[in-house]
Amino acid sequence: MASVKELLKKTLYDLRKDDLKEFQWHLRNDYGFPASGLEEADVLDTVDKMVECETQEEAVKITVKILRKINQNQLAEELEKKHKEGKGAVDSKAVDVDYSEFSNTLKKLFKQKYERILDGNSETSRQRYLDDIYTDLYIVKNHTGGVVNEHEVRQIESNRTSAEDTSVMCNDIFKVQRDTGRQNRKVLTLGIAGVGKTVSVSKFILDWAEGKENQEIIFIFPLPFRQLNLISGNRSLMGLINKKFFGSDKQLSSLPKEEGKVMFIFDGLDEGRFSLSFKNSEGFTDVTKETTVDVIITNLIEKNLLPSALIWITSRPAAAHLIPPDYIDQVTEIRGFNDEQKKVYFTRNSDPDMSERIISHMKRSRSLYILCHIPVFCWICLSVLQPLMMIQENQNKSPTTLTGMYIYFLLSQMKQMTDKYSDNLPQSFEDVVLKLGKLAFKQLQKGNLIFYEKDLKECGLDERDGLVFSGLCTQMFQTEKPVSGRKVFSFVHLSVQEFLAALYVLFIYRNKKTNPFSPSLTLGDKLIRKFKKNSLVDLHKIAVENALQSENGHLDLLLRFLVGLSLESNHNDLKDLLPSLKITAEDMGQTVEYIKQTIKNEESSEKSINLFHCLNELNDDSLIKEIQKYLNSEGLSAQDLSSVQWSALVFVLLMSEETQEMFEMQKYRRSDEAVIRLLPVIRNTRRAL
Ligand SMILES: Nc1ncnc2c1ncn2[C@@H]1O[C@H](COP(=O)(O)OP(=O)(O)OP(=O)(O)O)[C@@H](O)[C@H]1O
Repeated sequence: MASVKELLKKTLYDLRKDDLKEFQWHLRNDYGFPASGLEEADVLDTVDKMVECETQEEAVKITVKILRKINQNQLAEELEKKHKEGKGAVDSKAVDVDYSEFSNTLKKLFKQKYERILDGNSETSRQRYLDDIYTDLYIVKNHTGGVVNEHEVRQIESNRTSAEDTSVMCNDIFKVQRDTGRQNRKVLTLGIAGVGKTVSVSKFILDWAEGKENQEIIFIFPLPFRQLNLISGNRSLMGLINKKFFGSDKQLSSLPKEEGKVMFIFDGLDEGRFSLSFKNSEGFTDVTKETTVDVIITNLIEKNLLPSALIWITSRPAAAHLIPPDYIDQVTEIRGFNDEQKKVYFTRNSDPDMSERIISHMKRSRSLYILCHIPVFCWICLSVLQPLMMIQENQNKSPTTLTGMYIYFLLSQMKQMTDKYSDNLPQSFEDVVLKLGKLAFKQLQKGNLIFYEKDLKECGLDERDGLVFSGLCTQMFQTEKPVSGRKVFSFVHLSVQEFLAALYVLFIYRNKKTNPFSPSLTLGDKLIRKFKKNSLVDLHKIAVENALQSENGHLDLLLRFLVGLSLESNHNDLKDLLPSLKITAEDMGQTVEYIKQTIKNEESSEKSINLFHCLNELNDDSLIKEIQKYLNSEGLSAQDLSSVQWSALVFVLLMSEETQEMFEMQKYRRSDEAVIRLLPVIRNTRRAL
């Protein structure tokens, strides 16, 4: 049970500086506390003073009253509730339970479990010591929360350090915060796919289990959504914990009620396949009573169940809205690696010379270098570039576009598979890749990132194929070990799903000359198609239209890969997968023209930026050159820029190194339009002049 002093301290830490001042003012004026002891008093001094002057019971009552007076009703209620609970425990003569044996058992279990991780995320990829590969990530405190209506990769490309970010170390998230003096109890950590959420959680747990950090916590219970999905039927919280973490011979019978002693970590909210209903929550408080998993989770988050627990939820940004912001004390965001951390990552995972060569290669293509913010992308680059660069004559073959990088990644997987299994293959690599491509495309259209066996079956992959494939082509596909018989599948990274989906679209086009984007054609459409086969440029047009129509940009990267794959130099590398795919220079010329024209007509610079990336994949920089020339001309700030020029300006600036340091806003235009248009740039500039 928390002491009264402890309770008061925790409560007052939740007050802002001004509120604390007002609180002290009421102590002096309404309750006659001596002014001398409260001048310049911080939270600890204030609590000491109160308990010195009043009985503990009275100190709580006074605090509750003043909190109500200054409109801190929720804090007042929480304090009252916790104080009552504490008293209840004493009244019922509850003896202090010694949890050390269970805590040590858990630490021992986690030391083994989290000491090594699957580097690169797949079931059969290499197990590495977490401490050997772990590189610090750039994590910031971020209050914005909410839904992010932008494609994840595009987001990282425009999501660089800004002057207002306050960074935080992963192990410090639940400690008293230096800037606010508050302690977070419920934290939501956001981050795009592959940015290191699960690795951060693992590192937090390992450091705790090894006795290095956060030792005031007695129990940490990691309950990833991916595993919670698989639990059917009713469970009690205690039942769930005992089943998952302790053997049947010795069961934990209660949990510590003291503030901050138990922590639940819910990793991967975006993967949750059940709905969390906060509005209709029933106020479920009994840790031994059985109910459904979603009720347990919502009531833990709402603080009905075990209100003293610390809660850490991680999620990709698109699912953040599933938890109402009122229930979260602090949102943090993992931004991935900053430039220094990228360097550390490559050096730790190769040698200094190789790391230098890889980084200088990546820097030649700004887009790729920026994407190295994402650790899993660093890992993909490393697995592609390291073997290539070891051989002198391959140096110039190293890919410089996103599509090129993923093609090499796919080819490296194929080589690994054939080397390993040679004649023992149940079906060809090409067959499996195309079936997976179908799965990737169908699920991407529905916005699904994890799949079950029935989803595999629909695409002609039976469960065995999936597992065999995950065993063969390890880094592409991962399976979660079954907890209750059901298996879950996902691609190692969302971008891999998007790449395979693009490959499938091109495959369907080559075989059937149809466009897989529009499943329900009208009769008229069908008749037209019968007499006129789609050309490649038609396919590209439809893909562009679909991507532009998407509100959250979920088809942007697919489009980028699709046009990239259509380039002759790229599809030549995939002859086995796409034989007799004939694409002429004329076809590609038409596509380039179409994209340029669309950029010219597109009002939104955010949307146009992806189209500029498409031109980049096609090695066409004519539009950019034209606009750069224009921007370099004198007297620019006096002239009106057209829509396309604004978009190009934003693209060029986003892609330029200097922009990160300083963006000379006045050089372009001092007008409202300029501010709106250049917002993505300004947002990412450390100093907007
Ligand atoms: N801090 C890190 N140091 C070194 N490698 C890392 C780090 N974080 C992530 N990685 C690499 O990236 C891979 C993916 O990371 P992780 O599984 O944590 O991503 P995630 O954010 O949980 O993604 P998702 O949303 O897809 O679950 C890891 O398997 C590892 O190879």
